[in-house]
Amino acid sequence: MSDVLELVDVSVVRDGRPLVDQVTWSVAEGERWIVVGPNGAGKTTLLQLASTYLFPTSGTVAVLGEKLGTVDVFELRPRVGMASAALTDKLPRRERVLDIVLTAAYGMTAKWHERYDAEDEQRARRLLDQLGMAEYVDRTFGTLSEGERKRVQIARALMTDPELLLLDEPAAGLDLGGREDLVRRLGALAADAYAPSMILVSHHVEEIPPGFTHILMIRQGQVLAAGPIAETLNSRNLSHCFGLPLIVEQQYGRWSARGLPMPEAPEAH
Ligand SMILES: Nc1ncnc2c1ncn2[C@@H]1O[C@H](COP(=O)(O)OP(=O)(O)OP(=O)(O)O)[C@@H](O)[C@H]1O
Repeated sequence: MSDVLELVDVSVVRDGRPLVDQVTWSVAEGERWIVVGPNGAGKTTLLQLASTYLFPTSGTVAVLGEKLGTVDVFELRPRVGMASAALTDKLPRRERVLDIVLTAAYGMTAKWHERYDAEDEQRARRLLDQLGMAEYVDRTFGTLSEGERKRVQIARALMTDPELLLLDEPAAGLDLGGREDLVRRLGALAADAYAPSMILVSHHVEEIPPGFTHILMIRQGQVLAAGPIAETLNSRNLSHCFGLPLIVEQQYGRWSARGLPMPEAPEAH
């Protein structure tokens, strides 16, 4: 299996401070990674490197076998799908849902626009259907709920048939039902052998979709642990990552974590 992402000794330094600190990390084709860590740990910075929108201060980053700095990123970018709150905010509220997804393809195939029109539309409709949004194709993006918008953005990210899919906190801001619905759909995507390699950033182990294979834990820009979820995600590592005692459990293919109860205060006499 070839690597879709390879970071070797990568640091990103701003104002003399490392946001990502000597990170070495490989994602092989077909793997589904979750990246967890507390606020400000450097998760989004890692995704920015993987999406070619950020270059490292030192070390090397190779995306889909191409080393950043030696390749035209505009050729590489359509091969990487990305969904994040920042990107969702940039999508026009008045645009039809179907067009929000379709326009992702036009960026790539504008030259063949007429020839691919019908095929593109079919693909956009199929992806929206896969994300449970078939009935919303004619709605305007601005009228959708937060959860519906996230699902449309994932369909849009898949439109270019990327080899690597990056999801930055896709469940943030969703209620319990919305989160569970999204986790189920991402689980179905993870199980699809034709789906791209994936990296999903989250703060919560509850958001790990079934079928995800690997986890990277990051704290203060440094990797604390990385590897297959079953071997790497445990109370010890997660407590270290978030800086407080946590108990991690797995049930029905899903993960959960909770803090240890506070020690009882001694009774007053
Ligand atoms: N351009 C910048 N200049 C200086 N500091 C930055 C810059 N961009 C990000 N940071 C800082 O880098 C650190 C890592 O940020 P990053 O967004 O990667 O963390 P994160 O793990 O995604 O956090 P969160 O979970 O809160 O989204 C943070 O402390 C942030 O304030």
